[in-house]
Amino acid sequence: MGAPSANIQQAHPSGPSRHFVPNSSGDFDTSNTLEARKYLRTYGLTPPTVESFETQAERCLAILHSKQTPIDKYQYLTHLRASNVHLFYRLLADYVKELTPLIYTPTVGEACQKWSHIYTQPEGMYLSYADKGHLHSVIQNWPHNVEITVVTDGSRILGLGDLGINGMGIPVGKLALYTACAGIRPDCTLPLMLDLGTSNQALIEDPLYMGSRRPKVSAEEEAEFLDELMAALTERWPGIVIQYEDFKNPFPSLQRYQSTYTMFNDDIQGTGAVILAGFINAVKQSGTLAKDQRAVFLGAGSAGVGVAKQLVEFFIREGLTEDQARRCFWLVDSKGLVTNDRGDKLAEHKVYFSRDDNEGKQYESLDEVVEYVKPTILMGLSTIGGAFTPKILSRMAELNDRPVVFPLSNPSSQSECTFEDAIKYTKGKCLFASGSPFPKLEYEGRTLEPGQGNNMYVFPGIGLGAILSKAVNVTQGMIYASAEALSTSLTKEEVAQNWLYPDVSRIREVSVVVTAGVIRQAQKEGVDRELHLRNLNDEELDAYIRSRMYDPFKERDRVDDELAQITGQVSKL
Ligand SMILES: NC(=O)C1=CN([C@@H]2O[C@H](COP(=O)(O)OP(=O)(O)OC[C@H]3O[C@@H](n4cnc5c(N)ncnc54)[C@H](OP(=O)(O)O)[C@@H]3O)[C@@H](O)[C@H]2O)C=CC1
Ligand SMILES: CC(=O)C(=O)O
Ligand SMILES: [Mg+2]
Repeated sequence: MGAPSANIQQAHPSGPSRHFVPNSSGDFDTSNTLEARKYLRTYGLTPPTVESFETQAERCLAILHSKQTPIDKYQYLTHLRASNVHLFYRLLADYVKELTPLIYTPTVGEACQKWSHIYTQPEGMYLSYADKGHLHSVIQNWPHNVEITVVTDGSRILGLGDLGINGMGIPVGKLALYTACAGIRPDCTLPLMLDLGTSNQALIEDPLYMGSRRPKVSAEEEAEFLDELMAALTERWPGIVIQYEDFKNPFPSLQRYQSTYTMFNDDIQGTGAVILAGFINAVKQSGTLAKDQRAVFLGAGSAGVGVAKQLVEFFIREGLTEDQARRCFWLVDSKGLVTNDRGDKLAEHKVYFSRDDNEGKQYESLDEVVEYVKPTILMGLSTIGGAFTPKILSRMAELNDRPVVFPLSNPSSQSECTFEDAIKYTKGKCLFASGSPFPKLEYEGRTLEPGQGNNMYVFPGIGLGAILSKAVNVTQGMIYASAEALSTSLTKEEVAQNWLYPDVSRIREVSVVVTAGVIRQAQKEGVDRELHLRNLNDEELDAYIRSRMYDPFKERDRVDDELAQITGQVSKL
């Protein structure tokens, strides 16, 4: 089947109605004044009362709380975003800690598993392998200017495997966080799903599956498709920032595009940065030195290797040679400890960390590796829920005063251990962060708050920093700068409570700090094109970033302002 996109454009020259386009409209916001409604020609189309934000929030929360399951809540929030985008983001701003688990991990995982069964409305763009050769014209169908896109082929959605086009929930969720956390206008974001087939036979056989029922294209075919895609995206929207997400093997495209386009891979680089930030704070608290660390990683995929490489860079900055730094890591994959003489051909991304000092002995289970290495740090990026058993956690506490235990796999069902187990079996000693949120815990008269080591702390700031500085590339230096900025963003109170990450409720503030760090590094490396930002001192840069952030609470004023300009009144903005 060929791609008929060019013909579609000709058949419908006016494009879709603006009210039915994703992310487009706050026109039916019940907080709009009567004058604004008349101006927007929506007068009479909503109930007559002009509502305060508080009243709107009260109703939304009542509806939300009446929903029984997380997926019902997810669907309600999806509907809210589609019908009143600014209200959705106002609610998210005020209740970020409560709502993030519903629009992001863990609930988004279940939403992706059920996507083709619960689908109700368009929320992004789908590009199929059959569209190859026509991507440029299909992309013209997107009705808005785009500053940032999150793109996936659905082949490794969280720790849930290949979900094909059902993975669309991930770009949608990540971009909602771009707007909520970094204030990128919702209509400037593009969730992008590549429909390149799937290796998931159950999906192919599911009558409701909405993607192509074909096996996954080959790596070479995917690379050609991506070449065309990258050119088409940047031709339509020069300066667009492109975030790669949840690809099964993302290393080749990162290598191929990182110095030619403004792009980064969130699973390799974003995760590396966020864990580095938490790790910097964990090392401070444990009172140990970089040279004394022995890190066991369960999982040697994109996230595992991305995090380990980022920590190597930190260890080098702390005074180790590269070889000394590399040797602080023992990576474990589905076959056991990654070694040179294991007898299988190692994937290219594992070679850097492959051990040559195992004296011919192989270690298959995590228990064996822990006994062999006696680690100070245990990281989980394996997708294997419960892999950090009570025995392993207890052993970590025997070996260390303050063991670092980070079960980072998502969603919660795949987490290598719960916060409760980590605290219980290390007797409250561990420094903990998980990929998905866990509830706080009462332990021996103290309230313990788990850290959330999730790339959501950095990708919004990396993206906004790249957009505002008009960076030609997202450099490794900019990624490192995002980690350093995040590690310094904790308040005195958060530091005093031994937190590794700032409170999620402050994430918009934190994103300003991360954005500033990213922009300054872009300037240092000369990859920025918005040169006037170089003349701003730190305070001015901070104010500039804030002034460029979408604020859903000011959207009503925007309409009033447009109206005021027309009627010659004084601007409210
Ligand atoms: N907290 C956060 O911010 C982030 C969390 N993640 C999470 O990390 C997890 C991994 O993601 P990613 O690295 O991209 O996925 P990959 O598929 O690239 O890597 C998974 C790794 O886990 C290994 N693995 C699988 N089964 C086992 C097993 N039984 N024992 C030991 N190792 C095993 C795989 O081994 P093999 O190589 O042999 O197949 C592979 O090395 C996901 O759950 C994801 O949600 C990812 C990004 C960010
Ligand atoms: C958080 C994230 O990016 C992941 O789990 O893949
Ligand atoms: Mg991801």
